[in-house]
Formats: sequence, structure tokens, C-alpha cells
Amino acid sequence: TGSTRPQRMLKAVQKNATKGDPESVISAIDYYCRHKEWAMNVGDEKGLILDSVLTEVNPSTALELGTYCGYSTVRIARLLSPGSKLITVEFNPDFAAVARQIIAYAGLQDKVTLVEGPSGDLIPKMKERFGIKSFDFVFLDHWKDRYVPDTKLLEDCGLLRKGTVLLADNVICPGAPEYLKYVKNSAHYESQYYKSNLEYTKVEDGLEKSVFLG
Ligand SMILES: O=C(NCc1cccc(CNc2ccc3[nH]ncc3c2)c1)c1cc(-c2ccc(F)cc2)cc(O)c1O
Ligand SMILES: [Mg+2]
Repeated sequence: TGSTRPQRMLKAVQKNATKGDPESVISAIDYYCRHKEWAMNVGDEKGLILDSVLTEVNPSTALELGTYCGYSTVRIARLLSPGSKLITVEFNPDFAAVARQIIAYAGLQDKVTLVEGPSGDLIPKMKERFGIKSFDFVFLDHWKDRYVPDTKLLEDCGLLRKGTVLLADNVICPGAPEYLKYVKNSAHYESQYYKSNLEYTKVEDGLEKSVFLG
């Protein structure tokens, strides 16, 4: 049987990147997805916006919903200060298996905890399982119809604090219209849209940054 797109992406990393060098892992994936075959990584253009928001927030505890192959996991973890932790949630076991290898290839496995399962089941267990009081930063990049229910779940589980920054991918393409409505109409969030393009294309997409006001 043939390989999968994530497996081919992993091969490209192992062939073209330097072990322990996160920048080379990011470049190898971006090159592969721009010139060989498209894949749904946040990509280099939106990735620069992710980097700038992360540098501004400098989170001690971060959550990523939707690991895929670990591209944004590597982008986030490489910018974390020593002792900071990233928890990333992936539902698809095949994606998770590739992501673990890409995160390890980048040498970032000590900063990252990859948890397999649906966000709806795992979010209520975050405090007890990982000793998390609250998250400083949340990157939403999983099923777009889960953005609203999971944001409400994070609120209800007391996992957001005054100033927690949520950053949501794909609010234009494929789109997360209910999520945009939710955070823009809520008095509990201060939101800002960062216009960009769908990874590796000229199609418009963007990131929505929402600060929880408590
Ligand atoms: O849909 C997207 N990504 C989410 C996704 C998609 C598939 C599988 C999973 C399985 N992973 C998963 C599921 C549920 C979960 N619950 N908790 C964790 C968790 C993890 C996740 C997406 C699509 C496009 C896109 C496609 C086509 C096109 F033409 C334009 C744009 C671009 C993106 O940047 C995207 O992010
Ligand atoms: Mg995405």
C-alpha cells in the first residue's frame, strides 16, 4: 500500500532538515508543501503572524487544538522560554504518529506533550492530568465547527484567565463563521483579525486573535 501525505512530509523532513534544528524542519515542510504537495499546515505566511503573537504573549502554558503533522507545534515550541510547556491535542492517530516524529526530529519533545483524542473529552481533564491552572495561549486549528464548543468548554473548565490569548486559524478559509460571531459579539473577548493567505496559496485567509477579558 502507498504512503500517506503526512508520511511523505516526514520523509521530506528526514531528507532535507537537520536533526535538532527547528528552523530547518519548518523550512523543509514549507518547501515540500509549496513545491511538491499542498498540506494544511498553518504555513510560512500565517506562521509569521503566529510567531509575532507568541513572542508578544511569551506563554508559560500553551494549548494547541489540532496538531496535524506538528508544523505549528514546532513553530510554537521553538519560541517557548525554558520551562514553558505546550500541550497539543490530535484526534487522528496517523497524524499523531507522524507529528511525534517531526517534533522529536526538531528536538522539541521535552517542551511538548502530544495527547491523542477528541478535544471535547480531553479539555475537562487538563487540570487533573497535567496540573494546568490556566492557559496563557491557545492555538485553534482543528475541526472548524469545534472552535465555539471548545472555547466555551475552556471557559467552563476555568482554563482561561484574564489576558489569555486565543489565536484561531482559518477563520476565512475554510472559515469559522460561528466562531467569529461568538468572539466578536461577546463582551468577554477583545478580538482582532490578521489578514493573510491560505497556506501556500493566494487565496485569502486569516487568523483571529481574541483576548479573554475574564
Ligand atoms: O480542516 C482543517 N483542519 C482541521 C482538520 C482537518 C482534517 C482532520 C483533522 C483531524 N484532527 C483533529 C480533528 C478533531 C480534533 N479535536 N481535537 C483535536 C482534533 C484534531 C483536522 C483545515 C483545512 C484547510 C483547508 C482544506 C482544504 C481547502 F481547500 C482549504 C483549506 C486548511 C487548514 O489550515 C486547516 O486547518
Ligand atoms: Mg489550519
